[in-house]
Amino acid sequence: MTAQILDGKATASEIKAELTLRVDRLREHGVVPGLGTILVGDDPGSQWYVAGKHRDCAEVGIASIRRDLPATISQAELEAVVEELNDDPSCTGFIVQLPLPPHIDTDAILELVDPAKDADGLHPTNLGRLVLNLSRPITTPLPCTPRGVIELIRRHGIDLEGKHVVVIGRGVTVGRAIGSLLTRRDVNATVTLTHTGTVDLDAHLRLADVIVSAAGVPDLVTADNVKPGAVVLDVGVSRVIDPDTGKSRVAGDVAADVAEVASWISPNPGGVGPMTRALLLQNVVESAERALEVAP
Ligand SMILES: Nc1nc(=O)c2c([nH]1)NC[C@@H]1CN(c3ccc(C(=O)N[C@@H](CCC(=O)O)C(=O)O)cc3)C=[N+]21
Repeated sequence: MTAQILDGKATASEIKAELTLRVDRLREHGVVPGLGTILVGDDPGSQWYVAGKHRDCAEVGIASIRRDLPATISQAELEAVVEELNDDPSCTGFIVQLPLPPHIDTDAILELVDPAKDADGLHPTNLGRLVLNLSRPITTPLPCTPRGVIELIRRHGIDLEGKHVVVIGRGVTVGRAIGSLLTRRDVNATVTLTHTGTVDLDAHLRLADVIVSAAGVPDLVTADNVKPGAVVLDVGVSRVIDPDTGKSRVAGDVAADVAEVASWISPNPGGVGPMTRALLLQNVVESAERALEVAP
């Protein structure tokens, strides 16, 4: 068996084409969605990610509001910039690019973001509402990577109903949030959340119909610990220096030999990453649509 590919690039393009039409409709109502980004310092990786998000915005017609700030900015000055975007009507969603410098209280900054403008979908209020919302329609921003994982699976015609999903990694952006989405009544999957404290990880993985690996450990998932026919998603964001090119590249959690036993596999890069970026745009568009619904 050679696994079929969960093509994140093509699926993200589909989503961006849909969003372009939704942005056009918003513009017809005089509303231009705007993504704000707050970038502190000059880390090249963060600059690259933020530039990519603004390229994505231009592709679908979302306006860009950039706040590139010095690494020496004080807590109070940064809080003032967050409040400025909270109050800026041209900004319908924004992110504070992580990580922030060590002298900044990150939690305090993230909690200051208006939950209605939380384009990451990771604000405590929005995560709390997600935990409490088992089956009602969702009216709050959703965490981009967990939603991207589910959209990628669904748009390839795979049904998650009753499937056993084993998640590796308990980080906020994926592991701690994805179970709340997968166990909603309209998804109805069963979830096991594994992590560095899990005893005999392989025994859990071998039971999985679907594996979502967000551990950041290169080649953690191999053909030996995957049930034949499983669906495997690689969300690992580790990077290594490629010995041949000397350049930094993604080193995914999933080893190449898994393609021989899995039924579907998401490549990395080219799988969940582009989906994360597309769902960020979707949060911005949905926030603008919700604001319009309540607008007089
Ligand atoms: N407030 C905040 N929100 C974020 O969403 C956020 C953040 N801070 N800080 C940094 C991480 C990183 N992140 C990625 C998104 C897409 C790709 C992505 O599209 N990667 C490409 C590969 C890119 C490459 O080749 O290096 C892919 O997977 O195909 C990667 C990483 C979002 N982040």
